[in-house]
Amino acid sequence: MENITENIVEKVELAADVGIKVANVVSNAFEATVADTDHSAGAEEGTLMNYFTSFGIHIAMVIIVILLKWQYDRNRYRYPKGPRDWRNIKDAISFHRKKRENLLALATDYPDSCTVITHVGRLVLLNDPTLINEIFIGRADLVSNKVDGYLENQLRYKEGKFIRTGIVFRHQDHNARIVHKALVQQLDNNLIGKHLDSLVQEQLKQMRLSETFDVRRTTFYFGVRLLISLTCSSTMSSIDDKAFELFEQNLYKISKVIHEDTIEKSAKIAITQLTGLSETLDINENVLDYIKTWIKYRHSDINRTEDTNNEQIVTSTTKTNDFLQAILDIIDQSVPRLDEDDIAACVLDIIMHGSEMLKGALSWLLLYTVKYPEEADTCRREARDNGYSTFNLSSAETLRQTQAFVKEVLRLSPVVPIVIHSTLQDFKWRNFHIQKRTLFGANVFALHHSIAWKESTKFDLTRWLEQDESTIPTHSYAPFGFGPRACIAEKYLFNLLTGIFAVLLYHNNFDKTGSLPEPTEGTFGLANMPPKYSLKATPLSTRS
Ligand code: HEM
Repeated sequence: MENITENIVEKVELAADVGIKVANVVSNAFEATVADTDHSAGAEEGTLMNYFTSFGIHIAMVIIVILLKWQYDRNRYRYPKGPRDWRNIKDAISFHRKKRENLLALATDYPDSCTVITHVGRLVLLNDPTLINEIFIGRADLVSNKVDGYLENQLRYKEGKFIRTGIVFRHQDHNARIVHKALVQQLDNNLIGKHLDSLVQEQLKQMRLSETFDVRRTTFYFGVRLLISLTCSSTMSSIDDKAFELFEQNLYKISKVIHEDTIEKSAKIAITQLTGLSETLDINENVLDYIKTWIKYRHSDINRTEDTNNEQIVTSTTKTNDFLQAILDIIDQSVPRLDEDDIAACVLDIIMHGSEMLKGALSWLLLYTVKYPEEADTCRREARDNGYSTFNLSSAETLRQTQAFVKEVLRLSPVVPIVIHSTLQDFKWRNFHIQKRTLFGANVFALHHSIAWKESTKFDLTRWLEQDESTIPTHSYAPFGFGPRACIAEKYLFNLLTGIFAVLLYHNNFDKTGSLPEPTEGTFGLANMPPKYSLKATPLSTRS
Protein backbone atom coordinates (compact mmCIF):
# COMPACT_ATOMS: atom_id res chain seq x y z
CA MET A 1 0.00 0.00 0.00
CA GLU A 2 2.82 2.32 0.99
CA ASN A 3 4.56 1.51 -2.31
CA ILE A 4 1.48 2.40 -4.29
CA THR A 5 1.16 5.71 -2.43
CA GLU A 6 4.82 6.47 -2.99
CA ASN A 7 4.42 5.64 -6.70
CA ILE A 8 1.48 7.98 -6.96
CA VAL A 9 3.41 10.67 -5.15
CA GLU A 10 6.37 10.21 -7.50
CA LYS A 11 4.08 10.37 -10.55
CA VAL A 12 2.41 13.53 -9.35
CA GLU A 13 5.76 15.09 -8.55
CA LEU A 14 6.80 14.21 -12.09
CA ALA A 15 3.57 15.68 -13.45
CA ALA A 16 4.17 18.88 -11.47
CA ASP A 17 7.70 19.07 -12.87
CA VAL A 18 6.47 18.50 -16.41
CA GLY A 19 3.74 21.09 -15.85
CA ILE A 20 6.27 23.68 -14.77
CA LYS A 21 8.54 22.85 -17.74
CA VAL A 22 5.59 23.10 -20.18
CA ALA A 23 4.68 26.41 -18.61
CA ASN A 24 8.21 27.67 -19.14
CA VAL A 25 8.35 26.48 -22.76
CA VAL A 26 4.98 28.09 -23.57
CA SER A 27 5.99 31.26 -21.84
CA ASN A 28 9.39 31.39 -23.65
CA ALA A 29 7.74 30.71 -26.99
CA PHE A 30 5.25 33.44 -26.30
CA GLU A 31 7.93 35.91 -25.35
CA ALA A 32 9.87 35.00 -28.52
CA THR A 33 6.69 35.60 -30.58
CA VAL A 34 6.17 38.96 -28.95
CA ALA A 35 9.81 39.85 -29.55
CA ASP A 36 9.55 38.82 -33.25
CA THR A 37 6.52 41.01 -33.82
CA ASP A 38 7.00 43.89 -36.21
CA HIS A 39 6.54 46.90 -33.93
CA SER A 40 6.22 49.41 -36.73
CA ALA A 41 2.74 48.24 -37.85
CA GLY A 42 -0.20 49.36 -35.63
CA ALA A 43 2.32 49.66 -32.79
CA GLU A 44 0.09 50.95 -29.97
CA GLU A 45 -2.85 48.64 -30.58
CA GLY A 46 -0.55 45.65 -30.93
CA THR A 47 1.36 46.43 -27.72
CA LEU A 48 -1.81 46.73 -25.68
CA MET A 49 -3.13 43.49 -27.15
CA ASN A 50 0.15 41.72 -26.51
CA TYR A 51 0.22 43.05 -23.02
CA PHE A 52 -3.23 41.61 -22.21
CA THR A 53 -2.48 38.27 -23.89
CA SER A 54 0.79 37.99 -21.98
CA PHE A 55 -0.96 38.86 -18.74
CA GLY A 56 -3.68 36.24 -19.43
CA ILE A 57 -1.15 33.55 -20.22
CA HIS A 58 0.80 34.27 -17.04
CA ILE A 59 -2.37 34.09 -14.94
CA ALA A 60 -3.27 30.78 -16.64
CA MET A 61 0.21 29.46 -15.85
CA VAL A 62 -0.11 30.45 -12.21
CA ILE A 63 -3.49 28.70 -12.01
CA ILE A 64 -2.06 25.56 -13.63
CA VAL A 65 0.83 25.48 -11.18
CA ILE A 66 -1.51 26.02 -8.20
CA LEU A 67 -3.78 23.20 -9.42
CA LEU A 68 -0.83 20.87 -9.90
CA LYS A 69 0.47 21.71 -6.44
CA TRP A 70 -3.01 21.09 -5.01
CA GLN A 71 -3.18 17.75 -6.79
CA TYR A 72 0.33 16.95 -5.57
CA ASP A 73 -0.55 17.69 -1.92
CA ARG A 74 -3.80 15.76 -2.25
CA ASN A 75 -1.89 12.70 -3.25
CA ARG A 76 1.02 13.25 -0.98
CA TYR A 77 -0.97 13.69 2.25
CA ARG A 78 -3.63 11.19 3.20
CA TYR A 79 -6.15 11.80 5.96
CA PRO A 80 -8.97 9.75 7.42
CA LYS A 81 -12.20 10.11 5.45
CA GLY A 82 -14.86 12.45 6.74
CA PRO A 83 -17.11 15.38 6.04
CA ARG A 84 -14.22 17.19 4.35
CA ASP A 85 -15.29 15.39 1.17
CA TRP A 86 -17.18 17.67 -1.20
CA ARG A 87 -20.30 15.57 -0.94
CA ASN A 88 -20.37 16.19 2.83
CA ILE A 89 -19.38 19.82 2.75
CA LYS A 90 -22.67 20.86 4.33
CA ASP A 91 -21.91 18.73 7.43
CA ALA A 92 -18.47 20.27 7.65
CA ILE A 93 -19.87 23.79 7.59
CA SER A 94 -22.49 22.95 10.20
CA PHE A 95 -19.82 21.39 12.44
CA HIS A 96 -19.32 24.64 14.37
CA ARG A 97 -22.97 25.43 14.80
CA LYS A 98 -24.27 22.43 16.70
CA LYS A 99 -20.98 21.18 17.96
CA ARG A 100 -22.38 19.07 20.82
CA GLU A 101 -24.67 17.12 18.49
CA ASN A 102 -22.05 17.02 15.75
CA LEU A 103 -19.36 15.53 17.99
CA LEU A 104 -21.76 12.70 18.83
CA ALA A 105 -23.01 12.27 15.25
CA LEU A 106 -19.46 12.16 13.87
CA ALA A 107 -18.49 9.50 16.41
CA THR A 108 -21.47 7.40 15.31
CA ASP A 109 -20.76 7.85 11.60
CA TYR A 110 -17.00 7.39 11.92
CA PRO A 111 -16.33 5.22 15.00
CA ASP A 112 -12.54 5.34 14.49
CA SER A 113 -11.65 8.77 13.16
CA CYS A 114 -12.60 11.32 10.53
CA THR A 115 -11.36 14.57 9.08
CA VAL A 116 -13.41 17.74 9.43
CA ILE A 117 -12.70 21.14 7.98
CA THR A 118 -13.21 23.66 10.74
CA HIS A 119 -12.82 27.43 10.78
CA VAL A 120 -9.43 27.01 12.43
CA GLY A 121 -8.17 24.48 9.88
CA ARG A 122 -8.26 20.78 9.09
CA LEU A 123 -9.04 18.70 12.17
CA VAL A 124 -8.50 14.95 12.46
CA LEU A 125 -11.12 13.92 14.99
CA LEU A 126 -10.29 10.77 16.96
CA ASN A 127 -13.34 8.95 18.27
CA ASP A 128 -11.81 5.70 19.42
CA PRO A 129 -9.84 5.39 22.72
CA THR A 130 -7.12 3.23 21.12
CA LEU A 131 -6.46 5.80 18.40
CA ILE A 132 -6.53 8.64 20.94
CA ASN A 133 -3.82 6.83 22.93
CA GLU A 134 -1.77 6.17 19.80
CA ILE A 135 -1.68 9.86 19.01
CA PHE A 136 -1.85 11.67 22.34
CA ILE A 137 0.49 9.25 24.12
CA GLY A 138 2.30 7.23 21.42
CA ARG A 139 3.04 10.22 19.14
CA ALA A 140 2.88 12.90 21.82
CA ASP A 141 6.32 14.19 20.81
CA LEU A 142 4.97 15.09 17.35
CA VAL A 143 1.42 16.01 18.31
CA SER A 144 2.05 18.21 21.30
CA ASN A 145 1.57 21.73 20.13
CA LYS A 146 -1.38 23.33 21.89
CA VAL A 147 -3.77 25.05 19.51
CA ASP A 148 -2.54 28.48 18.69
CA GLY A 149 -4.21 31.56 17.39
CA TYR A 150 -7.64 30.77 18.84
CA LEU A 151 -7.24 33.20 21.61
CA GLU A 152 -7.30 36.74 20.38
CA ASN A 153 -5.65 38.09 23.50
CA GLN A 154 -2.67 35.79 23.17
CA LEU A 155 -1.80 36.54 19.61
CA ARG A 156 1.09 38.87 20.06
CA TYR A 157 2.15 38.45 23.60
CA LYS A 158 5.72 39.01 22.66
CA GLU A 159 6.90 40.99 19.68
CA GLY A 160 8.92 38.97 17.21
CA LYS A 161 8.47 35.66 18.96
CA PHE A 162 6.15 33.28 17.19
CA ILE A 163 5.90 30.46 19.68
CA ARG A 164 5.12 31.59 23.15
CA THR A 165 6.21 29.64 26.15
CA GLY A 166 2.82 29.69 27.80
CA ILE A 167 1.68 26.42 29.32
CA VAL A 168 -1.88 25.52 28.92
CA PHE A 169 -2.61 26.95 25.58
CA ARG A 170 0.43 26.61 23.37
CA HIS A 171 4.06 25.74 23.42
CA GLN A 172 5.76 22.55 22.43
CA ASP A 173 9.39 23.04 23.08
CA HIS A 174 11.85 21.94 25.71
CA ASN A 175 10.53 24.66 28.02
CA ALA A 176 7.05 23.16 27.96
CA ARG A 177 8.36 19.92 29.38
CA ILE A 178 10.45 21.44 32.11
CA VAL A 179 7.73 23.86 33.19
CA HIS A 180 5.19 21.00 33.29
CA LYS A 181 7.53 18.87 35.38
CA ALA A 182 8.36 21.70 37.77
CA LEU A 183 4.66 22.40 38.41
CA VAL A 184 3.86 18.73 39.05
CA GLN A 185 6.76 18.51 41.50
CA GLN A 186 5.63 21.68 43.21
CA LEU A 187 2.18 20.14 43.77
CA ASP A 188 3.55 16.76 44.88
CA ASN A 189 6.30 17.97 47.18
CA ASN A 190 5.24 21.31 48.56
CA LEU A 191 1.47 21.64 48.41
CA ILE A 192 -0.25 18.29 48.84
CA GLY A 193 -0.41 17.23 52.49
CA LYS A 194 1.05 20.62 53.44
CA HIS A 195 -0.63 23.99 53.09
CA LEU A 196 -3.01 23.18 50.20
CA ASP A 197 -5.81 22.30 52.66
CA SER A 198 -5.59 25.60 54.52
CA LEU A 199 -5.39 27.61 51.27
CA VAL A 200 -8.56 25.99 49.91
CA GLN A 201 -10.36 26.33 53.24
CA GLU A 202 -9.41 30.01 53.47
CA GLN A 203 -10.98 30.69 50.05
CA LEU A 204 -14.09 28.66 50.91
CA LYS A 205 -14.53 30.86 53.99
CA GLN A 206 -14.18 33.99 51.83
CA MET A 207 -16.75 32.69 49.35
CA ARG A 208 -19.71 34.57 50.78
CA LEU A 209 -22.79 33.16 49.19
CA SER A 210 -25.37 35.90 49.33
CA GLU A 211 -28.94 34.72 49.27
CA THR A 212 -29.07 34.87 45.49
CA PHE A 213 -25.78 34.53 43.69
CA ASP A 214 -24.55 34.37 40.11
CA VAL A 215 -23.01 30.90 40.04
CA ARG A 216 -20.41 31.39 37.30
CA ARG A 217 -19.19 34.70 38.70
CA THR A 218 -18.94 33.45 42.28
CA THR A 219 -17.12 30.24 41.36
CA PHE A 220 -14.77 32.15 39.03
CA TYR A 221 -13.69 34.58 41.78
CA PHE A 222 -13.24 31.64 44.16
CA GLY A 223 -11.04 29.96 41.52
CA VAL A 224 -9.00 33.09 40.77
CA ARG A 225 -8.17 33.73 44.41
CA LEU A 226 -7.29 30.10 45.03
CA LEU A 227 -5.06 29.98 41.96
CA ILE A 228 -3.37 33.26 42.89
CA SER A 229 -2.61 31.93 46.35
CA LEU A 230 -1.14 28.74 44.80
CA THR A 231 0.80 30.62 42.15
CA CYS A 232 2.05 33.70 43.93
CA SER A 233 1.33 33.39 47.61
CA SER A 234 2.93 36.71 48.62
CA THR A 235 0.40 38.63 46.51
CA MET A 236 -2.43 37.73 48.85
CA SER A 237 -1.37 40.58 51.14
CA SER A 238 -2.24 43.17 48.46
CA ILE A 239 -5.59 41.58 47.74
CA ASP A 240 -7.64 44.46 49.13
CA ASP A 241 -6.10 47.24 47.10
CA LYS A 242 -7.79 48.95 44.16
CA ALA A 243 -5.25 47.77 41.58
CA PHE A 244 -5.92 44.17 42.52
CA GLU A 245 -9.66 44.72 42.21
CA LEU A 246 -9.16 46.02 38.66
CA PHE A 247 -6.87 43.10 37.88
CA GLU A 248 -9.56 40.61 38.99
CA GLN A 249 -12.22 42.42 36.98
CA ASN A 250 -10.00 42.29 33.91
CA LEU A 251 -9.48 38.57 34.37
CA TYR A 252 -13.25 38.14 34.51
CA LYS A 253 -13.61 40.09 31.25
CA ILE A 254 -11.09 37.78 29.56
CA SER A 255 -12.85 34.79 31.07
CA LYS A 256 -16.12 35.82 29.42
CA VAL A 257 -14.65 35.74 25.91
CA ILE A 258 -11.94 33.16 26.32
CA HIS A 259 -13.66 29.95 25.33
CA GLU A 260 -15.91 31.05 22.54
CA ASP A 261 -14.95 29.09 19.48
CA THR A 262 -16.96 30.48 16.62
CA ILE A 263 -16.54 31.74 13.09
CA GLU A 264 -17.18 35.30 14.34
CA LYS A 265 -14.40 34.92 16.87
CA SER A 266 -11.99 33.66 14.18
CA ALA A 267 -12.90 36.66 12.04
CA LYS A 268 -12.14 38.98 14.98
CA ILE A 269 -8.78 37.27 15.42
CA ALA A 270 -7.99 37.78 11.75
CA ILE A 271 -8.87 41.48 12.02
CA THR A 272 -6.68 41.79 15.13
CA GLN A 273 -3.83 40.16 13.24
CA LEU A 274 -4.18 42.70 10.45
CA THR A 275 -4.78 45.83 12.49
CA GLY A 276 -3.25 45.00 15.86
CA LEU A 277 -6.35 46.52 17.47
CA SER A 278 -8.30 44.59 20.03
CA GLU A 279 -9.94 45.28 23.36
CA THR A 280 -8.99 41.90 24.83
CA LEU A 281 -5.41 42.33 23.67
CA ASP A 282 -5.26 45.60 25.63
CA ILE A 283 -6.80 44.00 28.70
CA ASN A 284 -4.35 41.15 28.40
CA GLU A 285 -1.45 43.56 28.34
CA ASN A 286 -2.71 45.29 31.50
CA VAL A 287 -3.07 41.96 33.22
CA LEU A 288 0.42 40.84 32.20
CA ASP A 289 1.89 44.16 33.40
CA TYR A 290 0.26 43.62 36.75
CA ILE A 291 1.70 40.10 36.99
CA LYS A 292 5.14 41.45 36.10
CA THR A 293 5.02 43.64 39.20
CA TRP A 294 4.65 40.45 41.31
CA ILE A 295 7.64 38.92 39.56
CA LYS A 296 9.74 42.05 40.13
CA TYR A 297 8.67 42.11 43.73
CA ARG A 298 9.67 38.43 44.10
CA HIS A 299 13.09 39.11 42.56
CA SER A 300 13.72 41.97 44.96
CA ASP A 301 12.46 39.74 47.77
CA ILE A 302 14.96 37.03 46.80
CA ASN A 303 17.77 39.59 46.65
CA ARG A 304 16.82 40.85 50.09
CA THR A 305 16.81 37.26 51.43
CA GLU A 306 20.19 36.63 49.81
CA ASP A 307 21.64 39.75 51.47
CA THR A 308 20.42 38.62 54.84
CA ASN A 309 21.72 35.15 54.13
CA ASN A 310 25.24 36.48 53.84
CA GLU A 311 25.07 36.96 57.57
CA GLN A 312 22.71 34.15 58.53
CA ILE A 313 22.47 30.43 57.87
CA VAL A 314 20.02 29.65 55.04
CA THR A 315 17.01 27.68 56.11
CA SER A 316 14.78 25.94 53.58
CA THR A 317 11.70 27.56 55.10
CA THR A 318 12.82 31.01 53.88
CA LYS A 319 11.88 29.95 50.33
CA THR A 320 8.41 30.67 48.99
CA ASN A 321 6.57 27.54 47.99
CA ASP A 322 4.37 28.43 45.06
CA PHE A 323 4.15 27.90 41.28
CA LEU A 324 5.95 31.17 40.52
CA GLN A 325 8.92 30.03 42.58
CA ALA A 326 8.88 26.64 40.82
CA ILE A 327 9.15 28.46 37.46
CA LEU A 328 11.85 30.87 38.68
CA ASP A 329 13.85 27.86 39.88
CA ILE A 330 14.10 26.33 36.40
CA ILE A 331 15.17 29.46 34.52
CA ASP A 332 18.75 28.21 34.26
CA GLN A 333 17.60 24.97 32.58
CA SER A 334 15.41 26.74 30.03
CA VAL A 335 16.33 27.02 26.34
CA PRO A 336 15.61 29.62 25.03
CA ARG A 337 16.03 31.26 28.41
CA LEU A 338 12.69 32.19 29.97
CA ASP A 339 12.51 35.96 30.36
CA GLU A 340 10.16 38.15 32.33
CA ASP A 341 7.51 38.11 29.56
CA ASP A 342 7.57 34.31 29.34
CA ILE A 343 7.23 33.90 33.08
CA ALA A 344 4.36 36.37 33.23
CA ALA A 345 2.63 34.46 30.40
CA CYS A 346 3.07 31.14 32.25
CA VAL A 347 1.69 32.63 35.46
CA LEU A 348 -1.30 34.08 33.63
CA ASP A 349 -1.94 30.73 31.91
CA ILE A 350 -1.96 28.84 35.19
CA ILE A 351 -4.27 31.33 36.88
CA MET A 352 -6.64 31.66 33.91
CA HIS A 353 -6.79 27.95 33.13
CA GLY A 354 -7.15 26.82 36.77
CA SER A 355 -9.86 29.34 37.58
CA GLU A 356 -11.75 28.83 34.30
CA MET A 357 -11.76 25.09 34.87
CA LEU A 358 -12.84 25.40 38.52
CA LYS A 359 -15.58 27.80 37.43
CA GLY A 360 -16.78 25.29 34.81
CA ALA A 361 -16.64 22.23 37.06
CA LEU A 362 -18.23 23.91 40.11
CA SER A 363 -20.94 25.60 38.01
CA TRP A 364 -21.92 22.26 36.49
CA LEU A 365 -21.82 20.59 39.93
CA LEU A 366 -24.19 23.18 41.40
CA LEU A 367 -26.48 22.98 38.39
CA TYR A 368 -26.79 19.19 38.75
CA THR A 369 -27.30 19.71 42.52
CA VAL A 370 -30.59 21.49 41.91
CA LYS A 371 -31.53 19.28 38.98
CA TYR A 372 -31.00 16.09 40.99
CA PRO A 373 -31.87 17.14 44.58
CA GLU A 374 -32.23 13.58 45.90
CA GLU A 375 -28.74 12.55 44.84
CA ALA A 376 -27.37 15.87 46.16
CA ASP A 377 -29.06 15.23 49.53
CA THR A 378 -27.36 11.84 49.77
CA CYS A 379 -24.02 13.64 49.28
CA ARG A 380 -24.94 16.30 51.86
CA ARG A 381 -25.83 13.59 54.40
CA GLU A 382 -22.54 11.87 53.67
CA ALA A 383 -20.60 15.13 54.29
CA ARG A 384 -22.52 15.73 57.53
CA ASP A 385 -22.21 12.14 58.79
CA ASN A 386 -18.46 12.32 58.20
CA GLY A 387 -18.17 15.75 59.86
CA TYR A 388 -16.70 17.13 56.63
CA SER A 389 -17.22 20.80 57.51
CA THR A 390 -13.76 21.97 56.47
CA PHE A 391 -11.67 21.06 53.44
CA ASN A 392 -9.26 18.15 53.70
CA LEU A 393 -7.87 16.65 50.51
CA SER A 394 -6.96 13.20 51.74
CA SER A 395 -10.23 12.47 53.55
CA ALA A 396 -12.24 13.61 50.48
CA GLU A 397 -11.36 10.15 49.14
CA THR A 398 -13.72 8.54 51.68
CA LEU A 399 -16.77 10.54 50.52
CA ARG A 400 -17.82 7.92 47.99
CA GLN A 401 -21.26 9.30 47.09
CA THR A 402 -19.90 12.84 46.61
CA GLN A 403 -16.94 11.52 44.62
CA ALA A 404 -19.40 9.59 42.41
CA PHE A 405 -21.47 12.76 41.93
CA VAL A 406 -18.38 14.68 40.79
CA LYS A 407 -17.31 11.93 38.38
CA GLU A 408 -20.78 11.57 36.88
CA VAL A 409 -21.16 15.35 36.35
CA LEU A 410 -17.76 15.52 34.63
CA ARG A 411 -18.76 12.55 32.48
CA LEU A 412 -21.98 14.12 31.22
CA SER A 413 -20.64 17.67 31.13
CA PRO A 414 -16.86 17.55 30.69
CA VAL A 415 -15.37 21.03 30.96
CA VAL A 416 -12.94 20.23 28.13
CA PRO A 417 -15.10 18.36 25.60
CA ILE A 418 -12.46 18.06 22.92
CA VAL A 419 -8.71 18.18 23.56
CA ILE A 420 -6.96 19.68 20.54
CA HIS A 421 -3.24 19.57 19.80
CA SER A 422 -1.47 20.24 16.53
CA THR A 423 1.39 18.47 14.76
CA LEU A 424 4.93 19.79 14.72
CA GLN A 425 6.11 17.93 11.60
CA ASP A 426 4.81 15.87 8.70
CA PHE A 427 4.49 12.26 9.81
CA LYS A 428 3.10 8.87 8.79
CA TRP A 429 0.58 7.11 10.97
CA ARG A 430 -1.28 3.92 9.98
CA ASN A 431 -2.24 4.50 6.29
CA PHE A 432 -2.17 8.23 6.64
CA HIS A 433 0.39 10.84 5.85
CA ILE A 434 -0.29 13.89 7.98
CA GLN A 435 0.90 17.38 7.17
CA LYS A 436 2.67 19.63 9.65
CA ARG A 437 0.30 21.93 11.61
CA THR A 438 -2.69 19.61 11.28
CA LEU A 439 -5.02 19.65 14.28
CA PHE A 440 -5.79 16.41 16.12
CA GLY A 441 -8.85 16.39 18.38
CA ALA A 442 -9.64 13.77 20.99
CA ASN A 443 -13.41 13.54 21.10
CA VAL A 444 -13.79 13.42 24.90
CA PHE A 445 -17.47 14.31 24.71
CA ALA A 446 -18.21 11.28 22.51
CA LEU A 447 -16.06 8.98 24.67
CA HIS A 448 -18.12 9.99 27.70
CA HIS A 449 -21.35 9.20 25.84
CA SER A 450 -20.19 6.06 24.06
CA ILE A 451 -21.80 2.61 24.20
CA ALA A 452 -19.09 1.59 26.66
CA TRP A 453 -21.37 3.25 29.24
CA LYS A 454 -24.67 1.61 30.16
CA GLU A 455 -27.51 4.08 29.39
CA SER A 456 -24.92 6.72 28.68
CA THR A 457 -27.30 9.71 28.73
CA LYS A 458 -28.67 8.87 32.18
CA PHE A 459 -27.36 10.70 35.27
CA ASP A 460 -26.61 7.65 37.38
CA LEU A 461 -24.32 7.66 40.42
CA THR A 462 -24.58 3.91 40.94
CA ARG A 463 -22.29 3.23 37.98
CA TRP A 464 -19.42 4.64 40.11
CA LEU A 465 -20.50 2.87 43.27
CA GLU A 466 -20.52 -0.75 42.07
CA GLN A 467 -18.32 -3.06 44.09
CA ASP A 468 -16.63 -4.34 40.96
CA GLU A 469 -14.68 -1.35 39.64
CA SER A 470 -13.74 -3.20 36.46
CA THR A 471 -17.21 -2.39 35.09
CA ILE A 472 -16.16 1.27 34.74
CA PRO A 473 -14.81 1.83 31.21
CA THR A 474 -11.88 3.98 32.35
CA HIS A 475 -10.40 4.14 28.85
CA SER A 476 -13.58 5.98 27.80
CA TYR A 477 -13.25 8.63 30.48
CA ALA A 478 -10.76 11.50 30.33
CA PRO A 479 -11.96 14.77 31.91
CA PHE A 480 -8.38 16.01 32.47
CA GLY A 481 -6.68 15.29 29.15
CA PHE A 482 -4.17 12.67 27.97
CA GLY A 483 -0.49 11.82 28.07
CA PRO A 484 2.45 14.05 28.90
CA ARG A 485 0.48 17.28 28.34
CA ALA A 486 -2.47 16.31 30.53
CA CYS A 487 -3.50 18.51 33.43
CA ILE A 488 -0.71 18.94 35.97
CA ALA A 489 -3.28 18.61 38.77
CA GLU A 490 -5.04 15.52 37.40
CA LYS A 491 -4.03 13.17 40.25
CA TYR A 492 -5.69 15.44 42.79
CA LEU A 493 -8.61 16.99 40.95
CA PHE A 494 -11.32 14.46 41.85
CA ASN A 495 -10.48 14.83 45.55
CA LEU A 496 -10.12 18.61 45.24
CA LEU A 497 -13.54 18.98 43.61
CA THR A 498 -15.16 16.41 45.94
CA GLY A 499 -13.82 18.23 49.00
CA ILE A 500 -14.90 21.70 47.82
CA PHE A 501 -18.35 20.42 46.81
CA ALA A 502 -18.80 18.55 50.12
CA VAL A 503 -17.99 21.67 52.19
CA LEU A 504 -20.46 23.73 50.13
CA LEU A 505 -23.18 21.11 50.63
CA TYR A 506 -22.37 20.75 54.33
CA HIS A 507 -23.07 24.43 54.97
CA ASN A 508 -25.78 25.27 52.42
CA ASN A 509 -29.01 24.29 50.80
CA PHE A 510 -29.18 25.31 47.17
CA ASP A 511 -32.44 26.16 45.40
CA LYS A 512 -33.33 27.49 42.02
CA THR A 513 -34.40 31.12 41.66
CA GLY A 514 -36.04 30.83 38.25
CA SER A 515 -35.83 28.56 35.26
CA LEU A 516 -32.65 26.52 35.07
CA PRO A 517 -30.52 25.98 31.97
CA GLU A 518 -30.22 22.52 30.51
CA PRO A 519 -26.87 20.70 30.33
CA THR A 520 -27.18 21.02 26.56
CA GLU A 521 -26.97 24.82 26.76
CA GLY A 522 -24.08 27.20 27.31
CA THR A 523 -20.79 27.77 25.55
CA PHE A 524 -19.40 24.74 23.83
CA GLY A 525 -16.14 25.73 22.21
CA LEU A 526 -12.83 24.61 23.58
CA ALA A 527 -14.56 24.53 26.93
CA ASN A 528 -18.04 23.45 27.89
CA MET A 529 -19.54 26.04 30.24
CA PRO A 530 -23.12 26.36 31.49
CA PRO A 531 -24.87 29.64 30.63
CA LYS A 532 -25.19 32.38 33.25
CA TYR A 533 -27.63 31.32 35.98
CA SER A 534 -28.32 32.14 39.63
CA LEU A 535 -29.11 30.05 42.71
CA LYS A 536 -30.39 30.76 46.19
CA ALA A 537 -28.17 29.60 49.05
CA THR A 538 -29.68 29.02 52.51
CA PRO A 539 -27.09 28.49 55.25
CA LEU A 540 -27.63 25.34 57.30
CA SER A 541 -27.04 25.18 61.02
CA THR A 542 -23.66 23.68 61.92
CA ARG A 543 -24.35 20.43 63.67
CA SER A 544 -22.22 17.35 63.70
C1 HEM B 1 -11.80 20.93 37.06
C2 HEM B 1 -10.63 21.43 36.93
C3 HEM B 1 -9.68 21.19 35.77
C4 HEM B 1 -9.88 20.57 34.55
C5 HEM B 1 -11.18 19.95 34.03
C6 HEM B 1 -8.63 20.62 33.83
C7 HEM B 1 -8.42 20.09 32.57
C8 HEM B 1 -7.23 20.15 31.87
C9 HEM B 1 -7.00 19.56 30.59
C10 HEM B 1 -8.03 18.77 29.79
C11 HEM B 1 -5.73 19.85 30.22
C12 HEM B 1 -5.02 19.41 28.94
C13 HEM B 1 -5.18 20.48 27.90
C14 HEM B 1 -4.57 20.08 26.59
O1 HEM B 1 -3.93 19.03 26.47
O2 HEM B 1 -4.75 20.86 25.63
C15 HEM B 1 -5.14 20.62 31.28
C16 HEM B 1 -3.85 21.10 31.28
C17 HEM B 1 -3.31 21.83 32.31
N1 HEM B 1 -3.89 22.09 33.53
FE1 HEM B 1 -5.76 21.67 34.08
N2 HEM B 1 -7.71 21.30 34.59
C18 HEM B 1 -8.31 21.65 35.78
C19 HEM B 1 -7.74 22.32 36.84
C20 HEM B 1 -6.45 22.75 36.89
C21 HEM B 1 -5.85 23.41 38.02
C22 HEM B 1 -6.56 23.69 39.36
C23 HEM B 1 -4.55 23.71 37.65
C24 HEM B 1 -3.47 24.40 38.45
C25 HEM B 1 -3.25 24.11 39.68
C26 HEM B 1 -4.35 23.22 36.30
C27 HEM B 1 -3.18 23.35 35.56
C28 HEM B 1 -2.99 22.86 34.28
C29 HEM B 1 -1.79 23.08 33.51
C30 HEM B 1 -0.57 23.87 33.95
C31 HEM B 1 -1.99 22.42 32.28
C32 HEM B 1 -1.04 22.40 31.09
C33 HEM B 1 -0.14 21.21 31.08
C34 HEM B 1 0.79 21.24 29.85
O3 HEM B 1 0.39 21.78 28.83
O4 HEM B 1 1.89 20.70 29.93
N3 HEM B 1 -5.52 22.63 35.86
N4 HEM B 1 -6.07 20.79 32.31
